[in-house]
Amino acid sequence: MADNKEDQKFCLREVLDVFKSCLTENKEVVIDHYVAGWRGLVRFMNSLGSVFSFISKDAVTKIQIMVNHRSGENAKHYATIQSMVKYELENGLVDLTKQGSFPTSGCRTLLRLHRALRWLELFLERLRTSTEDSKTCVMCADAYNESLAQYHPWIIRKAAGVAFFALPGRPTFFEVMNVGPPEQVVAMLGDALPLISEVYQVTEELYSKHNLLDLP
Ligand SMILES: CCCCCCCC/C=C\CCCCCCCC(=O)N[C@@H](COP(=O)(O)O)[C@H](O)/C=C/CCCCCCCCCCCCC
Repeated sequence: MADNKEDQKFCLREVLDVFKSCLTENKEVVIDHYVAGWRGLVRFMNSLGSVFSFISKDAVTKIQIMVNHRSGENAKHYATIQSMVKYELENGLVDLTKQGSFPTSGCRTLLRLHRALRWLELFLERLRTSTEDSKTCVMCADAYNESLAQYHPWIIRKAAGVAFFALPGRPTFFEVMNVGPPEQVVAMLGDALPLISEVYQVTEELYSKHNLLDLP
């Protein structure tokens, strides 16, 4: 039988493990793994219902842009975030101050996913420390307001807020993660979070060093 990823049962541990494998020994971030991590998360989000499809569409578009870079004629320059930044900056392939010739630059596209990774980190930390009666929609909204929201216009913030209300409660959410009983979910999040944070920090420092944190 064909190996169809869409038919496989989602397991959050496997997805977070992909993020854990993003960093090389030299602390470079491997784009293939980074993108694979996002793909897994989008699959999880899709399983939560069609109210999230406007979010997953945008994430898929950005994932696809990175996949295209990785399969184009300059693929080797897109092996890690570090090599991508060097290549695009040295060759003037990034719109630095206003949108123009390079709407699909790797630097710009990855920055959007990078900001979303901060949301993920904050959300997972809230889930990890939550109690049985904590509300996923509140945790998600708080994490969003502390991170991604500042980059989104009013209309997107409103739509995101509506979508968060459709999140299932904590018990169902933990079930869909398919990791095991709540104690195991908490332990797994405790293992995964420091590595996700490290990927975020390494990227943040790299973008900051090159003044890329506000790319239009
Ligand atoms: C147990 C925890 C598992 C959590 C699983 C979460 C799964 C999340 C999967 C994907 C997250 C979405 C990533 C969204 C990337 C957004 C990038 C972005 O900011 N795009 C905007 C700017 O792009 P440009 O216009 O500059 O090209 C774009 O305008 C955004 C449009 C869509 C709305 C984005 C709302 C983001 C909300 C993030 C929370 C997701 C909640 C999912 C809940 C499970």
